[in-house]
Amino acid sequence: MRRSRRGPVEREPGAPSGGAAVRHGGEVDVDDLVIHLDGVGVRRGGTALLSDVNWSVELDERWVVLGPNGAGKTTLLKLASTEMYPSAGTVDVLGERLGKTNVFELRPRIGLCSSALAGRIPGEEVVRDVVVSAGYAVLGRWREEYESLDTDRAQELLDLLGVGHLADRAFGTLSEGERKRATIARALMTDPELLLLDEPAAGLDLGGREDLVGRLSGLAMDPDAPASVLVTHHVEEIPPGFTHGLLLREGAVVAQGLLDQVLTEENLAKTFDQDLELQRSGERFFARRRG
Ligand SMILES: Nc1ncnc2c1ncn2[C@@H]1O[C@H](COP(=O)(O)OP(=O)(O)OP(=O)(O)O)[C@@H](O)[C@H]1O
Repeated sequence: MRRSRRGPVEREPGAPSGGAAVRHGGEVDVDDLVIHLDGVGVRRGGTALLSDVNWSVELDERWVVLGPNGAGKTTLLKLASTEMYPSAGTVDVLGERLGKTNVFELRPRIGLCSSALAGRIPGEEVVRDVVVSAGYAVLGRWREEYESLDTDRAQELLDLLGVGHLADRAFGTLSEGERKRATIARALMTDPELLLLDEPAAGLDLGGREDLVGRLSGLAMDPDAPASVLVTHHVEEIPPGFTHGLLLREGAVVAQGLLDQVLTEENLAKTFDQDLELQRSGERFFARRRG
């Protein structure tokens, strides 16, 4: 995988990668952040979907966004993928401010994998074309011939996700898990600087989930992989190698920062409104209701 287009950011000496300040001569440089939300609120019809969210993602970070149904996770991803504008505050993505930039130029730099996007892919579309067409910012095949460089790259990504043998199949004939992996390959096709994964393991059986978690872990540990944000309801779905966590509840941030510090029983209880027991085995997390 190619290295991100931007170089490494400079941290203050000794400072952990906490998702907060990137400093150049003492100043926070928003341009060096992959995502930067400042005082962000989103309102729809009198309802607050997000309230006063402050959040920064740096180049080398892999974030998990965790929260119950309706917490605002997808809304957060819609801001990061430039599909939605904030009602309050500012959103900067890849150094560009939403509302002041051409999002159509920004979107090819962002890889998005979501069930909403997968649902728009025509069932008859050949899997390899589903992936390769991302390079042309279209969902279906629109040219008779793609460049062999592009089809080779698409095959390479399908292989990476373990579905290379399905490249010639129609997308509609794939299982849920196979579709997930093919759409992640599509999200990576443009060599994005930011990868957004909305519930990639939802609907997968145990084996499919474990396989996907392993592949996402490989991606997370690849220093050349893009900054990533993965949305999930389940701590079991956090791939090893993810570095940071943002816990959301009712549109507000419960906690955020380094995963090891954020993922605590106390924070999970606040997030899910349950008395939860959290266990860790190696780099994997498991949670269940206490008692
Ligand atoms: N256009 C809208 N008008 C009013 N409410 C909305 C609108 N869009 C979303 N909501 C509400 O905002 C809240 C947050 O939605 P969002 O999809 O971001 O949550 P989520 O954390 O992704 O949930 P889930 O885990 O169930 O996918 C939900 O309660 C949802 O019903």
